[in-house]
Amino acid sequence: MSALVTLDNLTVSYRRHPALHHVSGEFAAGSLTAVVGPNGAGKSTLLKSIAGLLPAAGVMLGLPRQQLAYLPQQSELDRSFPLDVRDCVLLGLWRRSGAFGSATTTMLRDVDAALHTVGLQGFERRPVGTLSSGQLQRVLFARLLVQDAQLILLDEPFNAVDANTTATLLGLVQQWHAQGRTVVAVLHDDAQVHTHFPNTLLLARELVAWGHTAQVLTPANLQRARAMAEAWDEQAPWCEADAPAAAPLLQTAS
Ligand SMILES: Nc1ncnc2c1ncn2[C@@H]1O[C@H](COP(=O)(O)OP(=O)(O)OP(=O)(O)O)[C@@H](O)[C@H]1O
Repeated sequence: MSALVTLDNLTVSYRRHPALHHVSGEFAAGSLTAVVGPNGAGKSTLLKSIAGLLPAAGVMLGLPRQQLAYLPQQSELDRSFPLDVRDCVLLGLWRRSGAFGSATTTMLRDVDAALHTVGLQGFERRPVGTLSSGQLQRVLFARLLVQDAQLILLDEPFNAVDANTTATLLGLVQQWHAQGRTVVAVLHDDAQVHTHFPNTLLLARELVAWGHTAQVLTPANLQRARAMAEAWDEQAPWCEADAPAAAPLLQTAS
């Protein structure tokens, strides 16, 4: 299968300390991959780099960026924004409506169909700030549904979500995979990864293993990832690959 996303010696640093260090490999078109690793392993940094939110020179996309959808961790979302559920899902249609375009009847029908799919019919006019975590995650998946992207990046999509909602959302992930879309999800539940994700990328700032899930999530690899994470030293020398300081908080190098 051809590569949809290629990582070529990807190094991303904050204050010159690498959060990702010399990571190389490929996400094949149509693949379904879990990204796992200890806290602070660089998983969110990897997704943000692929999404183009960090200036990462080592990421090559085999599709236009408009074909990419990114779901951040809920903790990164501003829920106080005055938006109702229907308008929140409508944002997923910006490619069809344009930044300031108005919604057509067809678009509103698609939005309501997506809300029905995630079990939230009747919630159209609810302010998003009043939703539970699980309900908000269903709304955000409805937005992904209407966005209709070929590459879908999910950062801890089932965090703080109950078993029932997780099953519904996992069903959508399986559906996207069956449709030939490429899905990459940061997850912490190894059993869930074993059951639902054919491929896994195990990170501990550096790449520990990447391939078929059963061959990646071995006790030896997991132990190695833990040891690498524990060995991390905030005072370690700067990575020689880092670019000279250009911005105070965030730099990247390949
Ligand atoms: N904006 C930032 N400024 C400085 N350091 C950062 C920033 N974002 C992340 N880091 C650091 O980069 C490292 C990797 O963070 P990242 O969030 O990518 O890890 P993660 O694997 O997603 O962690 P978790 O499982 O806890 O969500 C951590 O040491 C973190 O403290």
